[in-house]
Amino acid sequence: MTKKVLSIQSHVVHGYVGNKAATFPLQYRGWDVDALNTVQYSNHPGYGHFDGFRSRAQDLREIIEKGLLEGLQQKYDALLTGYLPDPEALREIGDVLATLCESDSEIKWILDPVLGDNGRLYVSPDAVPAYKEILLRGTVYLATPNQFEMETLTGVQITDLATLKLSITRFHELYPKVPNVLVTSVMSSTLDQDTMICACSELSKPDSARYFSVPKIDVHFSGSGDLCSALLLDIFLRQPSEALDLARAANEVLSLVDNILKRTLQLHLDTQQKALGQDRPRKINDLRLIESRDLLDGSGELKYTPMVL
Ligand SMILES: Nc1ncnc2c1ncn2[C@@H]1O[C@H](COP(=O)(O)OP(=O)(O)O)[C@@H](O)[C@H]1O
Ligand SMILES: Cc1ncc(COP(=O)(O)O)c(C=O)c1O
Repeated sequence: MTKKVLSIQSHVVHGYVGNKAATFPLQYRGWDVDALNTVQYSNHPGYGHFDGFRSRAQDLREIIEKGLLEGLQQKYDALLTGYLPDPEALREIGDVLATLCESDSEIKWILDPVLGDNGRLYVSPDAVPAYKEILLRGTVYLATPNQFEMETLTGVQITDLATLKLSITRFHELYPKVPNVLVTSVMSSTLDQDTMICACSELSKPDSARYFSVPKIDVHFSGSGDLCSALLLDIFLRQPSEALDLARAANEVLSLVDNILKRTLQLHLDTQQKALGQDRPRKINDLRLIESRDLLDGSGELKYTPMVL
């Protein structure tokens, strides 16, 4: 049976963030994806200019409740939520999805609590309590905060491996109904400047936290977080329920993302830079997902050695 996911994220007409970063990889790997768009922008804001609009909370709610659930009687194996900039929409959608998960415990909700990055919020501060309430309700299966989001949700400033470990302990204490967490792209002046740390932990297995040191590519990519959560959904939920291993899934995802980022950089250098004689880029606006499709076949490669602290 083809598995079905409802993915609620941003849509960009041009480029690959949000649902545009998640849908193709999930479809390519065999998922039937229903994509609901929280915004529709020409491109992501990292370009410096964009046009478009946010979806209204009421419309999003009606599409899910009346259209998909009541009207079409859709059944989902998984839910994936990302950028939801309107706190009212976040609360409304949070409530609808939590109620859905409460009515069917088989549904796995993967939540990326998109709040900000690099020490600053890029959504309304009201989104913070809204995410905390969602995490407390007990319907999220896996959360994928980045460093700033983990700090915001736990109140622990992450400056080194010890405080990263503390933030994971605090996360499990504060949100004891969230079984799994993956923290992405931790960086600090006290850590090795050439790597990003990612960490994962399963609540039910004390001491299951594993830390991965991912070599940093000296370029900023947009959409890598969205790609990461989509691939984790596929790879983690594919594991047999009696042998779940989040660390293995995280390792496979980070390895695959690394391959795609490297392909993206290479293609960028081959085309833009050589043709235009530009310097090495500081940022690459769009992942080359289509040109990376062969990588998405997925060999189960595990590049990183998990660390235990
Ligand atoms: N410049 C980079 N170099 C190497 N890996 C990267 C880079 N940017 C992102 N990644 C990989 O993608 C993952 C998700 O990235 P990130 O964009 O930081 O997440 P988020 O969007 O949630 O902030 C990181 O944990 C890392 O594995
Ligand atoms: C509207 C929107 N959605 C999603 C993303 C992707 O975020 P990330 O690069 O953290 O994966 C961005 C990033 O620019 C964005 O502007």
